[in-house]
Amino acid sequence: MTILDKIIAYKHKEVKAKKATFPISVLKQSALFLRETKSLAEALKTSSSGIIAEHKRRSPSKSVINDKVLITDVAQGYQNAGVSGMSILTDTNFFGGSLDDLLVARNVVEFPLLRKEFIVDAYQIYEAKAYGADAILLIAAALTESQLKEYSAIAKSLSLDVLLEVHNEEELNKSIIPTVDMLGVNNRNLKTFKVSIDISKELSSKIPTDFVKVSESGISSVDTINELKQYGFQGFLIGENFMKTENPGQSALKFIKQL
Ligand SMILES: O=P(O)(O)OC[C@@H](O)[C@@H](O)c1c[nH]c2ccccc12
Repeated sequence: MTILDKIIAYKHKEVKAKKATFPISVLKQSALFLRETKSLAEALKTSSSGIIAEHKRRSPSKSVINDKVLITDVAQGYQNAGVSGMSILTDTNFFGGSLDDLLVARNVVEFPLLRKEFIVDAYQIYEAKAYGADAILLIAAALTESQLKEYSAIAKSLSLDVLLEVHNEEELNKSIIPTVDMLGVNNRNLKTFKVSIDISKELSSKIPTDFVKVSESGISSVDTINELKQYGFQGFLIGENFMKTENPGQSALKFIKQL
């Protein structure tokens, strides 16, 4: 069993329990459910930095990254740094995050927030909206083509943008879906944790131009970003490089100043 299989199996259980306590009808009563969202895809197309900075306390590949910083400080720091959007890990069991992190960040910043989660059920998309997200992540390795179509359509019906993550050509082929806004190439193999920016370069020419291209994971230098821009990437998802420092916002600011 790969770590991805383990996470997915756990998520099914988690969602089942949550559905019993907070059905979708309850989620829809959240004031945030009516909130007008901000498009992450538009922000990437128009803003200069293109950086989607992530809040990630720990991960299965690195264990603890940072368990000292406060989500409010990180979110405000990223805002001050001029990021285009922020990704917030809401998984607790494997990444040490929570939906509360999303909610708290929503209260302090205005820019687009991506709910970073292993979505295995439409329920989690309603949850994303109820907790203040502007965009959701779908992972091609974890879902069938029909699920990708169904979930991205639900997200669009709730005015949430969709970032669909792929890691190889086979996954990309089932991901060319009109209700998807951004195609993300994960440079990290979720099964082996191996990271290589070459995956982004290889897949870039195969991504149709109507999608915003995002390169995810393992990015730690401005040179890499400049290189990826030549391959048509407009979004760059960076977690660890900022989160492993004492002051992620300050680190993002320094980084973005060099772009
Ligand atoms: O910390 P990094 O190497 O900069 O990576 C950030 C982000 O891309 C990574 O956390 C990520 C990409 N896809 C995911 C799917 C689930 C959980 C996490 C991820």
